[in-house]
Amino acid sequence: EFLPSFLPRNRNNLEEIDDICRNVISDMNTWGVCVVNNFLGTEKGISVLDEVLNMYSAGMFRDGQLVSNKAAASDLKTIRGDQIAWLDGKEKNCQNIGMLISKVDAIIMRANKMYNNGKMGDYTINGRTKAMVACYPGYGSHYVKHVDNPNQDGRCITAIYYLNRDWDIKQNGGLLRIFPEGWQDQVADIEPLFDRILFFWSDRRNPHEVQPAYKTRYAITLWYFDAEERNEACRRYQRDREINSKPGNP
Ligand SMILES: Cn1c(O)c(C(=O)NCC(=O)O)c(=O)c2ccccc21
Ligand SMILES: [Mn+2]
Repeated sequence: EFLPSFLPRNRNNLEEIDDICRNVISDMNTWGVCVVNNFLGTEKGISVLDEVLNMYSAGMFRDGQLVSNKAAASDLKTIRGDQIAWLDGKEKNCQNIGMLISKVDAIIMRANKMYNNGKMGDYTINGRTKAMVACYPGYGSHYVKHVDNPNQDGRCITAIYYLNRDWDIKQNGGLLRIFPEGWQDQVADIEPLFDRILFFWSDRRNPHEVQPAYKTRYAITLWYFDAEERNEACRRYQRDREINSKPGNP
């Protein structure tokens, strides 16, 4: 069973970043999953949460993309229920979210350098998506078991920062259950606790689900790109567009 790594707080920034990097590298290479608690510290964590709550009350969240559009619209509402907003972190009233993003970037880019001269796992990370701020409104909203990147779209690492204070998993649900490939029937159960950050490989190695949440559940997700896989995905996408736009193709 991998243990959430706890880090003493009294370090200067760079030392702290290095410590977290060593944790991330060793856990990602051993388990493919890494949990770091007390990532920002309570005060900074609360400043990020406050910005997310302000965004929410400003109505900036949209219903999450639908996983499958086969079922009738009404059913889908029950399947997902998550609401999302995309941020680059430079928006006004989001400077603390921006600070969080910069710290995660610093760790990923430093881990990239520290490990095997510029390769994290077998990846060379050269970019990321915007930040996806997600809210599960409670009432049993959940996310069906899925793989973030099943078909080489370029995303190699998923980073999720949780914002839920006083979260009681028994009462509130919302557990993230990962079914890591090769762990036999073992699972990784991650509680979405305040100021906790989670990293895991985004591909088929880590199918995961969000179990029904019965209290509002917030998280901020970043996906990091592997340069090669991303470039190939963009080429493939461009090729498909050209093929599909040729005359004779509907
Ligand atoms: C809202 N939400 C998600 O919560 C997760 C996800 O895996 N979350 C894990 C978690 O919150 O612990 C997703 O992977 C996801 C992907 C596309 C759109 C929305 C999405
Ligand atoms: Mn996911």
